[in-house]
Amino acid sequence: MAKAPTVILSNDVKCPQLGLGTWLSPPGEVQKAVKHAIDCGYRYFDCAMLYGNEAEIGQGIREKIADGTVTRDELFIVTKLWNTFHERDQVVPTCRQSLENFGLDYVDLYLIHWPVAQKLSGPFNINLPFDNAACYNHDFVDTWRGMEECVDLGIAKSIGVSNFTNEQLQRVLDAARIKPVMNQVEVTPNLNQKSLIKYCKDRGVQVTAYSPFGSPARPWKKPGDPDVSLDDPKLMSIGKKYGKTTSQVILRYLVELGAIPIPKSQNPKRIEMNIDIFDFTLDDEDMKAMDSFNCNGRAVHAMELMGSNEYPFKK
Ligand SMILES: NC(=O)C1=CN([C@@H]2O[C@H](COP(=O)(O)OP(=O)(O)OC[C@H]3O[C@@H](n4cnc5c(N)ncnc54)[C@H](OP(=O)(O)O)[C@@H]3O)[C@@H](O)[C@H]2O)C=CC1
Ligand SMILES: O=C1CO[C@H](CO)[C@@H](O)[C@@H]1O
Repeated sequence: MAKAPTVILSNDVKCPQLGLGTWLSPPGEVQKAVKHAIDCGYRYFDCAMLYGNEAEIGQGIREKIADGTVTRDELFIVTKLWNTFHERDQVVPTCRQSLENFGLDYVDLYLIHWPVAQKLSGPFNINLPFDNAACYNHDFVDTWRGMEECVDLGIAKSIGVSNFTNEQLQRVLDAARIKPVMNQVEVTPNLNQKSLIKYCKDRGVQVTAYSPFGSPARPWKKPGDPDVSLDDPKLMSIGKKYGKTTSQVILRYLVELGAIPIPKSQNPKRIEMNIDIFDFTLDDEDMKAMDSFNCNGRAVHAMELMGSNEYPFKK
């Protein structure tokens, strides 16, 4: 299977146009998923300290480097700084901890996971990350100084943000010595983020589209949520026209919007299917049909962060 094409980020670094998500990819499965994905042409891996699986992902990556399938410089490994490590002097040690988990010397991109800082009031529980943690006021520009130190030290090739509004991103851009190259946000047909993508693009910031299928396995899913439906008749008829599945149509739509989708899968067939989207384009009529799904239907709310002044999804 062919590799995803690349885009050039504002710091001249090449970034693949599709990656593998790894949240909820469990121990015992994620290593196989990563290795299979590398065999299928994936080069971008989206990770986070929060997901609790960096060690196993790193093992899969190192095995594929050792067997000669890929070299380290062909890969684009992304991980994220969790909310409880926003103090400037915590950033470099936390990045180093992720590297130790992976067994790697550097990450290609290090992201501030949320614009909200939290303080632990008890032990950190990776499975219930918002437990024992309270939001507090902390300027993420201070956190950004620590992110810049990661680049200075060569432990992160590029730095960026996740779940930042345009205004929050602008505050970082205005203060930055080293500019953010990425904002990772939810982008789906139900939440197509056209204005955020344009705002970022105009400022040289690439958008990564998380939860491209609306995160169907999210633990907080409730009946009545505005879910993305892979069985939607409109989607199915577009898929039929191109000989593609509805999931492939969605991923292609996100690429056409200018975003980099990072679908999570631990299923070999779906891992293969999700990267097989670079041999077709959606015409104007189908792009319009895809646009018609947009309904501000967000899947990831992080309600636990609502009390913060920096909560990004205020109405
Ligand atoms: N920065 C942030 O705050 C966030 C980042 N993320 C990142 O984005 C990634 C993707 O988002 P995520 O929330 O996991 O959800 P996705 O929208 O990627 O959906 C993943 C789910 O869809 C299933 N699936 C995958 N491919 C297909 C397919 N072709 N057809 C049908 N079902 C499919 C998967 O099951 P199966 O594995 O069985 O195939 C899994 O249950 C995360 O894994 C994480 O890396 C996500 C949320 C927040
Ligand atoms: O990446 C993510 C996955 O899930 C978390 C919740 O447990 C989110 O907060 C986070 O943004």
